[in-house]
Amino acid sequence: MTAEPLIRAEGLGLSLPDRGARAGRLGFGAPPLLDILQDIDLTVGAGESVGLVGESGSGKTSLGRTLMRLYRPTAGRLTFEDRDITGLGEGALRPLRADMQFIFQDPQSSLNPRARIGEILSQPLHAFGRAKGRRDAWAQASALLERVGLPPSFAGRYPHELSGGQRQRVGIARAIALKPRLVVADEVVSGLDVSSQAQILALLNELKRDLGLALVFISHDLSVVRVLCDRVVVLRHGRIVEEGTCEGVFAAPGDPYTQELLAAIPLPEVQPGWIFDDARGAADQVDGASAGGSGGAR
Ligand SMILES: Nc1ncnc2c1ncn2[C@@H]1O[C@H](COP(=O)(O)OP(=O)(O)OP(=O)(O)O)[C@@H](O)[C@H]1O
Repeated sequence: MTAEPLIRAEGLGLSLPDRGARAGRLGFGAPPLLDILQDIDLTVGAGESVGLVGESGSGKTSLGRTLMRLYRPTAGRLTFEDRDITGLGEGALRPLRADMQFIFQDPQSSLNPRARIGEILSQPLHAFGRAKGRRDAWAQASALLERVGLPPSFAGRYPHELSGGQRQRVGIARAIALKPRLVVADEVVSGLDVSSQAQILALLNELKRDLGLALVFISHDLSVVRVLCDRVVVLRHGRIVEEGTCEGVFAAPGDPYTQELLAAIPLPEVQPGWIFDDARGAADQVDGASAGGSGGAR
């Protein structure tokens, strides 16, 4: 890693109450704790993209949420730009929240169905004092829509009026509204068809490059990580079993578990070349948007 460290986890651990034990418990007392993450050492540099991979239940989402301090670590240390944020309370974290954004797998459930897209995008701008009134927020929302390859007129629409790929673009627009330094994207292309997947990956790649974002990209799909990320971190049972550049790990996986994961990759549906497409141009063609741009999905 050559970039300035943006977020750094050292010996990070997370234990959470066992949900199953809590549900089935008859007696009193606290439910037993489960070790979800253990001994995580991970640094993500400014502008760097790191893929978190591993099978279901390996701890990818928990690690993403802990890096964003949506969970408080129960062991180790977490620093953001050299500031220790391990134990900060919500009040102290609030100014940092603008710098760290999460993109969810399912934009359908993360976008308020009763709000117009313009209102959804205006909300964080108002909450963080980044808009001079409603008109300015709406103008910024329209610009954000264009930035992610959607027509500004979509500001007046409701989430259910958009396709899955278009909703995910709105999720991305909301995540970049506050010009964050770090974005954690959790399985953001999982529910999409292959051409929408390729376009969303191309858009993320373009935003990463243009905005200098650090990206933590969570995916169970190694072929997707391979096209988007600089580095890959392999999780198993809440521990890192392998880490390295995508090039190095994919060419010569050192850990037997990584070898197994790689052997299980189907023939790639997302081609590495797709990432170099003009993301907005590609959006015009498949999402039915008409925001301008001249590229095309292959
Ligand atoms: N809030 C919670 N309370 C208790 N246990 C949890 C909680 N969240 C996750 N877990 C457990 O932690 C482990 C890791 O879950 P996590 O969702 O982080 O894995 P994942 O790799 O993201 O899985 P998937 O790919 O299925 O989303 C699982 O065993 C899960 O049941």
